[in-house]
Amino acid sequence: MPYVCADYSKYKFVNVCWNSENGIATVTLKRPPVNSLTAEFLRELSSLLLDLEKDETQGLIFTSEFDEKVFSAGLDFKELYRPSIDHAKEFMSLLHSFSFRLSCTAYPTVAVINGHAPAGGCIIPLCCEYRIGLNNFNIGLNELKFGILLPDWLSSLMIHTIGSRNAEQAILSGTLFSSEHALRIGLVDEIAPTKEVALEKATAFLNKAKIVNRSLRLDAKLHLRRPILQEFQKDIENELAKNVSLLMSDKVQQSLDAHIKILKEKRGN
Ligand SMILES: CC/C=C\CC/C=C/CC(=O)SCCNC(=O)CCNC(=O)[C@H](O)C(C)(C)COP(=O)(O)OP(=O)(O)OC[C@H]1O[C@@H](n2cnc3c(N)ncnc32)[C@H](O)[C@@H]1OP(=O)(O)O
Repeated sequence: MPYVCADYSKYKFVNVCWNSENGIATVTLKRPPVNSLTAEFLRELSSLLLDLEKDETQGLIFTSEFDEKVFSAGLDFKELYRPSIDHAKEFMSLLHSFSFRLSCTAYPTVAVINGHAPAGGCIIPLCCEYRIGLNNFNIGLNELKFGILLPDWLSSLMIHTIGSRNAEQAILSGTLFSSEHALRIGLVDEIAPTKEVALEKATAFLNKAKIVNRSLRLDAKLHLRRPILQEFQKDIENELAKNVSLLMSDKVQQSLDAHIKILKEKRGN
Protein backbone atom coordinates (compact mmCIF):
# COMPACT_ATOMS: atom_id res chain seq x y z
CA MET A 1 0.00 0.00 0.00
CA PRO A 2 1.39 3.45 -0.79
CA TYR A 3 2.72 5.57 2.04
CA VAL A 4 1.26 9.00 1.37
CA CYS A 5 4.08 11.56 1.63
CA ALA A 6 2.95 14.54 -0.40
CA ASP A 7 0.91 17.29 1.18
CA TYR A 8 -2.22 17.22 -0.98
CA SER A 9 -3.86 19.97 1.05
CA LYS A 10 -1.58 22.48 -0.72
CA TYR A 11 -3.69 22.15 -3.88
CA LYS A 12 -6.23 24.90 -4.42
CA PHE A 13 -8.31 23.51 -7.27
CA VAL A 14 -8.48 19.81 -6.46
CA ASN A 15 -9.49 17.70 -3.55
CA VAL A 16 -7.52 14.45 -3.24
CA CYS A 17 -9.07 11.57 -1.36
CA TRP A 18 -6.96 8.46 -0.74
CA ASN A 19 -8.50 5.09 -0.10
CA SER A 20 -6.01 3.51 2.30
CA GLU A 21 -7.36 0.00 1.60
CA ASN A 22 -6.78 -0.06 -2.14
CA GLY A 23 -4.39 2.87 -2.73
CA ILE A 24 -6.76 4.58 -5.15
CA ALA A 25 -6.72 8.38 -5.27
CA THR A 26 -9.93 10.18 -6.18
CA VAL A 27 -9.20 13.65 -7.48
CA THR A 28 -12.15 16.03 -7.49
CA LEU A 29 -11.74 19.07 -9.73
CA LYS A 30 -13.08 22.12 -7.92
CA ARG A 31 -12.16 25.30 -9.72
CA PRO A 32 -15.37 27.39 -9.63
CA PRO A 33 -17.59 27.96 -11.38
CA VAL A 34 -17.02 25.40 -14.18
CA ASN A 35 -13.50 23.88 -13.87
CA SER A 36 -12.25 25.82 -16.88
CA LEU A 37 -8.55 25.24 -17.49
CA THR A 38 -6.24 28.14 -16.72
CA ALA A 39 -2.42 28.13 -16.64
CA GLU A 40 -2.49 28.01 -12.85
CA PHE A 41 -4.90 25.06 -12.85
CA LEU A 42 -2.83 23.15 -15.43
CA ARG A 43 0.37 23.79 -13.43
CA GLU A 44 -1.34 22.42 -10.35
CA LEU A 45 -2.65 19.34 -12.18
CA SER A 46 0.82 18.55 -13.55
CA SER A 47 2.39 18.82 -10.13
CA LEU A 48 -0.38 16.61 -8.72
CA LEU A 49 0.41 13.84 -11.23
CA LEU A 50 4.05 13.87 -10.09
CA ASP A 51 3.04 13.65 -6.43
CA LEU A 52 0.71 10.74 -7.16
CA GLU A 53 3.47 8.97 -9.07
CA LYS A 54 5.93 9.40 -6.17
CA ASP A 55 3.34 8.12 -3.70
CA GLU A 56 2.82 5.07 -5.91
CA THR A 57 -0.91 5.44 -6.22
CA GLN A 58 -2.56 2.26 -7.45
CA GLY A 59 -5.08 4.14 -9.56
CA LEU A 60 -6.51 7.56 -10.20
CA ILE A 61 -10.11 8.69 -10.61
CA PHE A 62 -10.88 12.18 -11.87
CA THR A 63 -14.29 13.65 -11.17
CA SER A 64 -15.86 17.07 -10.66
CA GLU A 65 -17.19 18.88 -7.62
CA PHE A 66 -19.94 20.41 -9.78
CA ASP A 67 -21.97 17.24 -9.93
CA GLU A 68 -24.53 16.84 -12.74
CA LYS A 69 -23.56 20.27 -14.06
CA VAL A 70 -20.08 20.38 -15.48
CA PHE A 71 -17.03 18.14 -15.51
CA SER A 72 -14.93 20.86 -17.17
CA ALA A 73 -15.96 23.72 -19.48
CA GLY A 74 -12.67 23.41 -21.37
CA LEU A 75 -10.02 26.05 -21.79
CA ASP A 76 -10.71 29.22 -19.89
CA PHE A 77 -12.19 31.73 -22.36
CA LYS A 78 -11.27 34.72 -20.28
CA GLU A 79 -7.62 33.72 -19.93
CA LEU A 80 -7.29 32.98 -23.63
CA TYR A 81 -8.90 36.22 -24.72
CA ARG A 82 -6.20 38.66 -25.78
CA PRO A 83 -3.39 37.05 -23.80
CA SER A 84 0.18 38.35 -23.95
CA ILE A 85 2.35 36.29 -26.27
CA ASP A 86 4.33 35.01 -23.27
CA HIS A 87 1.18 33.90 -21.51
CA ALA A 88 -0.16 32.18 -24.64
CA LYS A 89 3.15 30.29 -24.98
CA GLU A 90 3.14 29.28 -21.34
CA PHE A 91 -0.48 28.17 -21.53
CA MET A 92 0.01 26.00 -24.61
CA SER A 93 3.14 24.47 -23.16
CA LEU A 94 1.38 23.63 -19.86
CA LEU A 95 -1.59 22.11 -21.70
CA HIS A 96 0.75 19.98 -23.79
CA SER A 97 2.91 18.77 -20.90
CA PHE A 98 -0.01 17.99 -18.58
CA SER A 99 -1.89 16.06 -21.29
CA PHE A 100 1.27 14.15 -22.22
CA ARG A 101 2.00 13.25 -18.60
CA LEU A 102 -1.58 12.09 -17.97
CA SER A 103 -1.58 10.00 -21.15
CA CYS A 104 1.42 7.95 -20.03
CA THR A 105 0.99 7.57 -16.28
CA ALA A 106 2.26 4.34 -14.76
CA TYR A 107 -0.94 4.03 -12.76
CA PRO A 108 -4.32 3.32 -14.38
CA THR A 109 -6.66 6.27 -14.82
CA VAL A 110 -10.44 6.74 -15.04
CA ALA A 111 -12.61 9.79 -15.62
CA VAL A 112 -16.01 9.91 -13.96
CA ILE A 113 -17.66 12.49 -16.21
CA ASN A 114 -20.42 13.83 -14.01
CA GLY A 115 -21.31 16.84 -16.17
CA HIS A 116 -20.65 18.58 -19.47
CA ALA A 117 -17.20 18.14 -21.02
CA PRO A 118 -17.02 20.30 -24.17
CA ALA A 119 -13.86 21.01 -26.21
CA GLY A 120 -10.85 21.29 -23.88
CA GLY A 121 -13.11 19.80 -21.16
CA CYS A 122 -12.85 16.51 -23.00
CA ILE A 123 -9.02 16.41 -22.74
CA ILE A 124 -8.76 14.86 -19.26
CA PRO A 125 -11.27 12.08 -20.10
CA LEU A 126 -9.49 11.35 -23.39
CA CYS A 127 -6.08 11.05 -21.71
CA CYS A 128 -7.55 8.59 -19.17
CA GLU A 129 -7.76 4.87 -19.84
CA TYR A 130 -11.46 4.52 -19.06
CA ARG A 131 -14.44 6.87 -19.07
CA ILE A 132 -17.69 6.55 -17.14
CA GLY A 133 -20.40 9.10 -17.85
CA LEU A 134 -23.55 10.16 -16.11
CA ASN A 135 -26.77 10.82 -18.03
CA ASN A 136 -27.74 14.20 -19.47
CA PHE A 137 -24.41 15.70 -20.32
CA ASN A 138 -22.59 16.67 -23.52
CA ILE A 139 -19.09 15.70 -24.47
CA GLY A 140 -16.97 16.15 -27.57
CA LEU A 141 -14.30 18.06 -29.42
CA ASN A 142 -16.20 20.98 -30.96
CA GLU A 143 -13.11 23.18 -31.45
CA LEU A 144 -13.66 23.63 -35.20
CA LYS A 145 -16.71 25.67 -34.24
CA PHE A 146 -14.35 28.12 -32.52
CA GLY A 147 -12.08 28.22 -35.57
CA ILE A 148 -9.52 26.14 -33.65
CA LEU A 149 -7.68 23.41 -35.48
CA LEU A 150 -6.98 20.59 -33.03
CA PRO A 151 -3.37 19.91 -32.11
CA ASP A 152 -2.29 16.59 -33.68
CA TRP A 153 -1.95 14.93 -30.27
CA LEU A 154 -5.58 15.75 -29.43
CA SER A 155 -6.92 14.33 -32.71
CA SER A 156 -4.77 11.28 -32.08
CA LEU A 157 -6.29 10.78 -28.60
CA MET A 158 -9.77 10.94 -30.15
CA ILE A 159 -8.80 8.44 -32.88
CA HIS A 160 -7.33 6.10 -30.25
CA THR A 161 -10.58 6.28 -28.27
CA ILE A 162 -13.34 6.06 -30.89
CA GLY A 163 -11.53 4.92 -34.05
CA SER A 164 -10.59 6.95 -37.09
CA ARG A 165 -13.95 6.90 -38.90
CA ASN A 166 -15.94 8.09 -35.86
CA ALA A 167 -13.21 10.59 -34.98
CA GLU A 168 -13.25 12.08 -38.47
CA GLN A 169 -17.01 12.59 -38.33
CA ALA A 170 -16.98 13.84 -34.75
CA ILE A 171 -14.16 16.35 -35.20
CA LEU A 172 -15.15 17.63 -38.64
CA SER A 173 -18.74 18.21 -37.57
CA GLY A 174 -17.69 19.72 -34.22
CA THR A 175 -20.34 17.57 -32.53
CA LEU A 176 -21.06 17.55 -28.82
CA PHE A 177 -22.53 14.13 -28.09
CA SER A 178 -25.23 13.25 -25.57
CA SER A 179 -24.15 10.61 -23.03
CA GLU A 180 -26.15 7.92 -24.87
CA HIS A 181 -24.58 8.80 -28.20
CA ALA A 182 -21.12 9.00 -26.58
CA LEU A 183 -21.66 5.45 -25.29
CA ARG A 184 -22.64 4.20 -28.76
CA ILE A 185 -19.45 5.50 -30.38
CA GLY A 186 -17.19 4.51 -27.48
CA LEU A 187 -16.43 8.02 -26.28
CA VAL A 188 -17.56 6.79 -22.88
CA ASP A 189 -17.21 3.15 -21.85
CA GLU A 190 -20.14 3.01 -19.46
CA ILE A 191 -23.00 5.13 -18.22
CA ALA A 192 -23.96 5.20 -14.56
CA PRO A 193 -27.18 6.51 -12.99
CA THR A 194 -25.39 8.40 -10.19
CA LYS A 195 -21.92 9.62 -9.32
CA GLU A 196 -21.79 7.09 -6.48
CA VAL A 197 -22.41 4.18 -8.87
CA ALA A 198 -19.93 5.66 -11.36
CA LEU A 199 -17.25 5.77 -8.64
CA GLU A 200 -17.96 2.11 -7.79
CA LYS A 201 -17.56 1.18 -11.46
CA ALA A 202 -14.34 3.21 -11.64
CA THR A 203 -12.95 1.37 -8.62
CA ALA A 204 -13.88 -1.97 -10.19
CA PHE A 205 -11.94 -1.03 -13.35
CA LEU A 206 -8.90 0.03 -11.30
CA ASN A 207 -9.00 -3.12 -9.17
CA LYS A 208 -8.88 -5.22 -12.32
CA ALA A 209 -5.80 -3.30 -13.48
CA LYS A 210 -4.05 -4.10 -10.17
CA ILE A 211 -3.68 -7.80 -10.85
CA VAL A 212 -1.08 -7.03 -13.49
CA ASN A 213 2.59 -6.37 -12.75
CA ARG A 214 2.97 -2.56 -12.64
CA SER A 215 6.01 -2.10 -14.84
CA LEU A 216 4.86 -4.70 -17.35
CA ARG A 217 1.53 -2.90 -17.52
CA LEU A 218 3.26 0.42 -18.14
CA ASP A 219 5.36 -1.06 -20.96
CA ALA A 220 2.20 -2.40 -22.59
CA LYS A 221 0.38 0.92 -22.14
CA LEU A 222 3.22 2.89 -23.73
CA HIS A 223 3.36 0.42 -26.58
CA LEU A 224 -0.39 0.56 -27.22
CA ARG A 225 -0.38 4.37 -27.01
CA ARG A 226 2.72 4.83 -29.15
CA PRO A 227 0.88 6.65 -31.99
CA ILE A 228 -0.46 9.22 -29.49
CA LEU A 229 2.84 9.62 -27.67
CA GLN A 230 4.63 10.13 -30.99
CA GLU A 231 2.24 12.97 -31.80
CA PHE A 232 2.96 14.56 -28.42
CA GLN A 233 6.72 14.33 -28.99
CA LYS A 234 6.78 15.27 -32.66
CA ASP A 235 8.45 18.58 -33.43
CA ILE A 236 7.27 20.10 -30.13
CA GLU A 237 8.64 23.62 -30.64
CA ASN A 238 6.99 23.98 -34.05
CA GLU A 239 3.71 22.50 -32.86
CA LEU A 240 3.54 24.87 -29.87
CA ALA A 241 4.40 27.88 -32.05
CA LYS A 242 1.65 26.86 -34.48
CA ASN A 243 -0.94 26.62 -31.68
CA VAL A 244 0.12 29.92 -30.14
CA SER A 245 -0.17 31.73 -33.45
CA LEU A 246 -3.56 30.14 -34.07
CA LEU A 247 -4.76 31.23 -30.64
CA MET A 248 -3.53 34.79 -31.19
CA SER A 249 -5.11 35.02 -34.65
CA ASP A 250 -7.91 37.57 -35.18
CA LYS A 251 -10.31 34.83 -36.19
CA VAL A 252 -9.94 32.80 -32.99
CA GLN A 253 -9.88 35.93 -30.81
CA GLN A 254 -13.11 37.16 -32.44
CA SER A 255 -14.69 33.78 -31.88
CA LEU A 256 -13.66 33.81 -28.18
CA ASP A 257 -15.06 37.33 -27.86
CA ALA A 258 -18.38 36.16 -29.35
CA HIS A 259 -18.56 33.18 -26.96
CA ILE A 260 -17.79 35.31 -23.92
CA LYS A 261 -20.62 37.64 -24.99
CA ILE A 262 -23.03 34.71 -25.41
CA LEU A 263 -22.23 33.47 -21.90
CA LYS A 264 -22.67 36.98 -20.47
CA GLU A 265 -26.01 37.42 -22.23
CA LYS A 266 -27.15 34.05 -20.93
CA ARG A 267 -26.54 35.30 -17.39
CA GLY A 268 -28.07 38.68 -18.19
CA ASN A 269 -24.90 40.59 -17.24
C1 LIG B 1 -4.99 26.27 -30.11
C2 LIG B 1 -5.31 24.82 -29.84
C3 LIG B 1 -5.18 24.45 -28.45
C4 LIG B 1 -5.89 23.59 -27.75
C5 LIG B 1 -6.92 22.71 -28.25
C6 LIG B 1 -8.05 22.56 -27.31
C7 LIG B 1 -8.94 23.76 -27.47
C8 LIG B 1 -9.98 23.93 -26.76
C9 LIG B 1 -10.84 25.15 -26.88
C10 LIG B 1 -11.73 25.32 -25.68
O1 LIG B 1 -11.77 24.52 -24.80
S1 LIG B 1 -12.60 26.75 -25.67
C11 LIG B 1 -13.80 26.49 -24.38
C12 LIG B 1 -14.93 25.66 -24.87
N1 LIG B 1 -15.95 25.57 -23.86
C13 LIG B 1 -17.23 25.88 -24.07
O2 LIG B 1 -17.66 26.23 -25.12
C14 LIG B 1 -18.12 25.80 -22.86
C15 LIG B 1 -18.80 27.11 -22.61
N2 LIG B 1 -19.63 27.02 -21.43
C16 LIG B 1 -20.83 26.44 -21.42
O3 LIG B 1 -21.32 25.91 -22.40
C17 LIG B 1 -21.58 26.46 -20.12
O4 LIG B 1 -21.01 27.47 -19.32
C18 LIG B 1 -21.53 25.12 -19.35
C19 LIG B 1 -22.40 24.09 -20.10
C20 LIG B 1 -20.12 24.60 -19.17
C21 LIG B 1 -22.14 25.34 -17.95
O5 LIG B 1 -23.42 25.90 -18.09
P1 LIG B 1 -24.14 26.54 -16.82
O6 LIG B 1 -24.09 25.60 -15.68
O7 LIG B 1 -25.49 27.00 -17.27
O8 LIG B 1 -23.22 27.78 -16.41
P2 LIG B 1 -23.08 29.19 -17.15
O9 LIG B 1 -23.09 29.05 -18.61
O10 LIG B 1 -24.03 30.14 -16.55
O11 LIG B 1 -21.57 29.58 -16.73
C22 LIG B 1 -21.23 29.81 -15.37
C23 LIG B 1 -20.01 30.73 -15.33
O12 LIG B 1 -18.92 30.02 -15.92
C24 LIG B 1 -18.34 30.84 -16.95
N3 LIG B 1 -17.78 29.97 -17.99
C25 LIG B 1 -18.38 29.01 -18.69
N4 LIG B 1 -17.53 28.41 -19.55
C26 LIG B 1 -16.34 29.04 -19.39
C27 LIG B 1 -15.05 28.88 -20.00
N5 LIG B 1 -14.80 27.94 -20.94
N6 LIG B 1 -14.07 29.68 -19.60
C28 LIG B 1 -14.27 30.62 -18.65
N7 LIG B 1 -15.47 30.82 -18.01
C29 LIG B 1 -16.48 30.03 -18.39
C30 LIG B 1 -19.49 31.68 -17.46
O13 LIG B 1 -19.03 32.83 -18.10
C31 LIG B 1 -20.21 32.01 -16.16
O14 LIG B 1 -19.44 33.02 -15.52
P3 LIG B 1 -20.12 34.17 -14.65
O15 LIG B 1 -19.00 35.10 -14.31
O16 LIG B 1 -21.17 34.80 -15.54
O17 LIG B 1 -20.69 33.47 -13.47
